[in-house]
Amino acid sequence: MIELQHVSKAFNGVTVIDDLSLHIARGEFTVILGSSGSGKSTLLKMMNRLLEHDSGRIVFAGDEIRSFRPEDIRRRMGYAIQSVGLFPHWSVEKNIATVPTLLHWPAARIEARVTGLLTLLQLPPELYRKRYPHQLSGGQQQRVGVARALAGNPEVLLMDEPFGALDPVTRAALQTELARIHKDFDKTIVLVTHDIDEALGLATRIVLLDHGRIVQSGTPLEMLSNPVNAFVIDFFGRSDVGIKLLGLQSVASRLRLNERAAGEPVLASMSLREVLSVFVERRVAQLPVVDENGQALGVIDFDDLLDRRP
Ligand SMILES: Nc1ncnc2c1ncn2[C@@H]1O[C@H](COP(=O)(O)OP(=O)(O)OP(=O)(O)O)[C@@H](O)[C@H]1O
Repeated sequence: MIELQHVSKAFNGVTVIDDLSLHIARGEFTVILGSSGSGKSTLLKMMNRLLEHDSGRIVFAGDEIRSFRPEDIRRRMGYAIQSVGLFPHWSVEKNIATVPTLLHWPAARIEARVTGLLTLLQLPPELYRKRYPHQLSGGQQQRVGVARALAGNPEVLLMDEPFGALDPVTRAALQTELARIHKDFDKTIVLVTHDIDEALGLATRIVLLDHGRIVQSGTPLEMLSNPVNAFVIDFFGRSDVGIKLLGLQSVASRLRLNERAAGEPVLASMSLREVLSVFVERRVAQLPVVDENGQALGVIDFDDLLDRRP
């Protein structure tokens, strides 16, 4: 879907992206991780030509990105950023409608699209469509920013710290919504963050940058279980890597079928990290496991947390 071939970029003679090659496949949720100044935002902005690359090639859907007209890029790639960038004198409705309006959609289609997106992002349309950005909380503004990025039904969603500066509860809720949008609408998403847990929770693939180069790229599990060097180990945190690994696996993966245990059941969809907490809190060795409908499935045993299966 997006292919970067030997791409470099310098500002004032200082190289920020250094001979970087990367293939982003259709439908993938790629998270670009790295410390401050490693080049994450620059990399993202070159993908939609907010910044021009100095050398190398960036190919989108078969063509070099420079050959696209700006309005075509805006239609095909949604862009959401931490500072949201909503137009302050425009209503929520008009903000979300930015790209559909540029594309000359009929008014009825735009109205239906705004209603659909507000509903998707859990902002009741009748309450929010006529409001102005200053009448929204920070989290609501970020939701509107995500809605605006999605409005033109882009093939790709580029997001630069879209949930930064939010409280943990709102952040978790928006992450859940984004994961749902990725799954339900089969979007290709590229998200920049420096939040390791956000990356591990959302990514199908993580790209770890340092000084404008890719140090390692792989699934969250690969990054944690097969780090290529000490930088990767340190970046993900030496001390709690085991806990993070448990966070990537579900109770369902360790289920003992056809066994039964007493007590309050846990959900099969829970992560092993969450169930570890339940084990410690309740001081038990086994917990009954149920599905989303409360149907008994089996048990999970404390010892099974040490299972070496990935
Ligand atoms: N327009 C610009 N002019 C000059 N230097 C720039 C410009 N934009 C970015 N840089 C520099 O390029 C480097 C990479 O910046 P970039 O914003 O891509 O990093 P980042 O990994 O996204 O950082 P952060 O996590 O702090 O947002 C930094 O050293 C930054 O100062």
